[in-house]
Amino acid sequence: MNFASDNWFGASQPVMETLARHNLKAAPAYGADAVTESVTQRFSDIFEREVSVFFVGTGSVANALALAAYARPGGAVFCHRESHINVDECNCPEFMSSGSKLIPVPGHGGKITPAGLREALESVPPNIVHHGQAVAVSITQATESGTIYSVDEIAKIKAAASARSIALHMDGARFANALVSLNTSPADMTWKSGVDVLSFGATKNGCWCAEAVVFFDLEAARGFEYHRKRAGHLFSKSRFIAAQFEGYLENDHWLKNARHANEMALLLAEGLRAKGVRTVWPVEANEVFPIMDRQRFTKLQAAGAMIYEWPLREDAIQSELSADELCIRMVTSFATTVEDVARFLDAYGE
Ligand SMILES: Cc1ncc(COP(=O)(O)O)c(C=O)c1O
Ligand SMILES: C[C@@H](O)[C@H](N)C(=O)O
Repeated sequence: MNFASDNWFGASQPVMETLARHNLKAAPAYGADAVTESVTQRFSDIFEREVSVFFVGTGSVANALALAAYARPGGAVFCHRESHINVDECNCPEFMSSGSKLIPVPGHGGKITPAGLREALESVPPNIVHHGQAVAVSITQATESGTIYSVDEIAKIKAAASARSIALHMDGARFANALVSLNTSPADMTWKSGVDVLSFGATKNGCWCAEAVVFFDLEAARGFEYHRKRAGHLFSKSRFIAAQFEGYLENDHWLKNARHANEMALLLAEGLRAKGVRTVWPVEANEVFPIMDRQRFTKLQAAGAMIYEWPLREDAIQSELSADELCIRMVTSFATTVEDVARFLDAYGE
């Protein structure tokens, strides 16, 4: 009953088999190998246009370096108040961009709105040196609340960003989960809706350690290899990140993994709802946030359920909870089974 995080699960079999296959022989280091070249082309195929791709080892670094590519003195980056870059990356984005300031934007369910972004942008008016300069806005897709932006919502945020000539970054640590949920194309969910740079995450969806910074804005990608090298994320055996992506992207394996994870999340949510358990936000990807009383939570943990309290920061929702209620975060993955869900629902009881 492991619902702690999709970070806890290993790599899926096709990824491991591809890694093993590429381990059999030597190859040029630092990304000069044939696998890196072929997988880079694969990314251009998937996004239906030329893209610049840079492999890195973690999602945090992918986010931080993507934003660093747009950094300028006094730079301001706008993001949801509960975004991973603002809450869970230990100032990595600020550090990697030599001091860009993250400006939190409120919004329900982990999502910012165009109006919220426009209001936040007023705090950094153009051409007033004292206030710095707006450089980018970052959205998470799927969000930290397990919700997703529609293609139209992404385009409207881009319109608000373009009014101030700032870039749009997408934290796609769970990109595949959002993609299959929207049933749209990678191109429509990114550059065709105005995304300039994407943190393409694969680690949580079946890879061991594989993240990519994907630039649609090819001008911003110029010189990015120096950002990556200075951050210590140019892997000597870069071919092993490429190999993971090769196995991940082959035969739509990545999409099958994400569909399964999302289906398990829906099965879990439906089972909980049948027991009268409400969830804080709609289940649109692979995360479920049920509300339960502390006694039940403690009983489930004692029964072996790997679940944790999720700090709610949306005042409106927090105020609805009774003194004994808490919000739990439950994450499913490609490795979650129907039996895992059934065992949890059985342990939950009536
Ligand atoms: C939404 C989101 N973005 C980025 C990250 C960062 O990934 P990493 O932990 O590999 O740095 C995570 C981690 O799970 C995440 O949940
Ligand atoms: C919680 C967060 O830091 C982590 N990235 C996860 O999704 O588990």
